[in-house]
Amino acid sequence: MISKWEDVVSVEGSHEIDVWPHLEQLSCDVISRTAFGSSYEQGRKIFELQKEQAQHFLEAEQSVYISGWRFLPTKRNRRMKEINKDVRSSIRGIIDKRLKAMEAGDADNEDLLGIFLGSNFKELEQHRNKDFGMSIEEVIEECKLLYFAGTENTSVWLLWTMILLSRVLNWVWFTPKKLEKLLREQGVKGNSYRILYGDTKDLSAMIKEATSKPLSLSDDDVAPRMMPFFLETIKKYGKKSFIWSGPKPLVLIMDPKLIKEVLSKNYLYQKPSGNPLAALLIQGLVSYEEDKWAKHRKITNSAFHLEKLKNMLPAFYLSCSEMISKWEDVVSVEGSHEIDVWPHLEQLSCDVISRTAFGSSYEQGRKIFELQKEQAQHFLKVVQSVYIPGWRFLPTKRNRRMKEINKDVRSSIRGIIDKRLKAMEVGDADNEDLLGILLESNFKEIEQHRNKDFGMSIEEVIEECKLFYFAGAETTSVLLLWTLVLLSRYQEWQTRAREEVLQVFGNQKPDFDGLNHLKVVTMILYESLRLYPPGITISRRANEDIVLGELSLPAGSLVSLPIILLHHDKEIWGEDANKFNPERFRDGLSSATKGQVAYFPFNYGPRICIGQNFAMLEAKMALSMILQSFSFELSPSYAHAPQSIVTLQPQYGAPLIFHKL
Ligand code: HEM
Repeated sequence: MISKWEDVVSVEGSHEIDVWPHLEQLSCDVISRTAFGSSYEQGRKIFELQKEQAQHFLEAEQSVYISGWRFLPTKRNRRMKEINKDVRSSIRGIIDKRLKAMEAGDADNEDLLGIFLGSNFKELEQHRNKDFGMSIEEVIEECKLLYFAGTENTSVWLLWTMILLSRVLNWVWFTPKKLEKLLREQGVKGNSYRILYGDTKDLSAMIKEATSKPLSLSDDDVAPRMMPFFLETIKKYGKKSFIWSGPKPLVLIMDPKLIKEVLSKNYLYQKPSGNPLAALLIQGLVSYEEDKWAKHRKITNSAFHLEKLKNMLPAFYLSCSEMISKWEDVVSVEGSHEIDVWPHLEQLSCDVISRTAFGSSYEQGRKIFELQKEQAQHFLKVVQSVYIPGWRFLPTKRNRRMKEINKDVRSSIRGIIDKRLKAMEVGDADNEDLLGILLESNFKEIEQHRNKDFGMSIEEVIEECKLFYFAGAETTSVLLLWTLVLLSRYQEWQTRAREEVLQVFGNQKPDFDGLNHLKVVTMILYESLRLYPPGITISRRANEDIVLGELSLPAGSLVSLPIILLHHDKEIWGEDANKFNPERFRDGLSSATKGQVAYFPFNYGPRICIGQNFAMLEAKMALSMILQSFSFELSPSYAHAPQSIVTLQPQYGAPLIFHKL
């Protein structure tokens, strides 16, 4: 077979071959040779006949079964019987020849038929009884079976093995090399491809090294700690570069114009498909594309309108009060006290989501959050290990726990929803929370179009509720965390912020209008999000062949928009890019960025964070209430060590010293 292939391939160095007939021929030849030794030419003919027989059989199977039909002298029935006769007589011919040769001691019995007959004779001899051996008829049937089971199965198996192998080879070698060539031809530079792992080993080693010790306290140049490999790549190859995320090149996009283009065309640049286990952690709006995304975005949008957020303010206030009163308890004893604010802020934003999402059921909501947090930890362990397709179906301890958590979270949310739906039916529901608004706006969509397809199923509502926890809790807690750390270091800004808060609210409860008019606090939050964006990067996958600036990329190409690198880029922000200077936002966002998409902590374009106003309002409320009650500074035990675990978290917590005002 291979010499035939060599003949055609060697002419031009490569050649297309439909391997299927060759593989069929190969396994037929192998069976003919190994079964019938020197009679293999005759064996081949048997194979041809058996193949035809299989086709007739298949056709007969596909038609309606009528009992007794096989006895009718139809064309097919006659041909099948004829083939059966021919095959049997051919095999019988081979066997007779072999038996004669055996009698004359002239047989080479190394083939299957010889071994078969030999062992049959032994059985008969040993038991001196014909019943212990096979009749010649039975030997013939076994030989027929060898063809049927041995040829077709082997060639199918070989074919799939070849297809699988070529897919694996394409995935780990040919496609990456093709893409590498394409990128280099367009002047995009990067390391040479290393099989399967690409740059991933270097990338994780560099992050490990960078996060092995804390930064100096005054260092806000955190990008080299978070994305050392990306920076190294840019240093080595310039901004027009790529890195290997395993066998896939990730093209860096650092030009604000191109970032704008990628983020504006959300049907063209979609989310890269990740580990399927991620679906246990997050689905909902953030993971959908195209029509499904548009439908969910429309329904969910209504829950985040400013006037709806206004109604959520009491929930924000209640959660902040609970946290602050705990702090007051410990601080008031001696007038000052060290508190690691990280767990408190995590609890705060979880409470806020529980209250605003589920209203009176917020205690139940809290339990959901605990489970979601555990789920996120399992998920992180999964993504840190090499991805093996199908692994998620194995009943490993972690897989079982992840499925169990998913079941528990879903059934808890379903319980809350069922209760709410019943209350809505009897007109007894307070629908000011996210769940209520979501359900109402869902019903409206369905009613308006008189079609269920325009709304969401209960399963989908459950996914959106799960997503609120994931997208809304940790992100807002890290925003507050880095803001408190920065204000501890930059006391003059803490004083300015407090002055503003006291001027607007005095010691009263912060209200909606007042929060929306806080200028210094907003500038501080923007600057904190610039230096410490909760999500450090966004990546997208081209849904079709694309032209992006000077680049032409095939469908499936990955682009990386490294938020944190753009937020610290001196070409955009000037020489003080790595310094905390909220003043740069004095005249608003577009003035600070000169209208460029170089600042996008909440993303940009149609898929901009749906909860950004929610998060900013919560952060302003919490910050105002903290500033009204305390002054704070870094504890001597504070170590400045941001690390990216989905969000930009403090590696060693954030112990601050609080003084009662
Ligand atoms: C400081 C706080 C927050 C930050 C920095 C933040 C950041 C982001 C970013 C960068 C994205 C885009 C992700 C991507 O497309 O790859 C996003 C999307 C999203 N965020 Fe936020 N987020 C925050 C708070 C919240 C809150 C409080 C909620 C809800 C309660 C929320 C809900 C969502 C949802 C549902 C999406 C998906 C939107 C879509 O795909 O259409 N986020 N967020």
